[in-house]
Amino acid sequence: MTRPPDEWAVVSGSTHREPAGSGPGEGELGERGPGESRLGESYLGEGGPGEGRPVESRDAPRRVVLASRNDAKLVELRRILAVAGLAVELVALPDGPDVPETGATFAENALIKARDAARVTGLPAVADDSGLAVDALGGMPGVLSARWSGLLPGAGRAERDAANNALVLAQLADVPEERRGAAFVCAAAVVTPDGAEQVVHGQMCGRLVRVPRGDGGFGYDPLFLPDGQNRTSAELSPAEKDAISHRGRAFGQLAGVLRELLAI
Ligand SMILES: O=c1nc[nH]c2c1ncn2[C@H]1C[C@H](O)[C@@H](COP(=O)(O)OP(=O)(O)OP(=O)(O)O)O1
Ligand SMILES: [Mg+2]
Repeated sequence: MTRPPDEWAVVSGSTHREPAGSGPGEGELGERGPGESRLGESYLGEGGPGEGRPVESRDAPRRVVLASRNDAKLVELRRILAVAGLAVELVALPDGPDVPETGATFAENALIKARDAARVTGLPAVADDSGLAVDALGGMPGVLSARWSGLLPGAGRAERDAANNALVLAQLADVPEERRGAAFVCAAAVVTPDGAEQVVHGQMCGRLVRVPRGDGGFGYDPLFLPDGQNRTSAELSPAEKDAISHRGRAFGQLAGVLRELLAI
């Protein structure tokens, strides 16, 4: 069985704080110059990065940056955190170079993205690294899910999703029903500007259909039949998907972590 371990359904991260300056050095996680590191100024009040909590009115929701360039994730995560009743405003990442996802695991990549966003904006940052682990492919595409077809980010997101889906379907063409198991996996990371970090995981098990169905969601959703469902995750309503999805589970837990770390 190539699925991720069961404990990923529950909190599997640990919080630790690193002394200031012990994190990745400037440039290590991206090639921003000193001027560009102030990109986040518009997100802040009078305080700047390194000066602690941005100045906000006492009752305003805390601003948290989502370290993602995937608008579909931003939409899902705003929904999930709102349902969790968390008083945060999830803001999009300012324009800038993408940090390379060089990690061997979803957790490593989520931390890479969140650390970079916290450094650039001076805000607490959350990141989602997620993907599809297919049993018949030995757990791949896994962390390579976004670039499985080889199409690079220059191609549009819809085009990349379609090419990834076509490739996985072709690879599984001869794989019989009983070996079409797969799981969506999500690592959700939070990194605060003062260096606190935590990662939690969520997963959704299911199997892959032979013909894509549905136009909701994104990515591999039209191929994925969650366990216990007769509709693909692209055919579920947004609320139905959130209730069972890897992202819904991971960020449902991360909401509790955020409450503690941000004291909200
Ligand atoms: O709920 C999902 N439904 C369908 N497909 C999904 C889902 N969740 C992740 N996926 C797929 C899409 C992409 O091929 C890869 C994520 O890759 P991943 O690097 O985490 O995201 P991304 O590059 O789209 O955006 P970003 O890194 O800027 O957050 O897994
Ligand atoms: Mg990515």
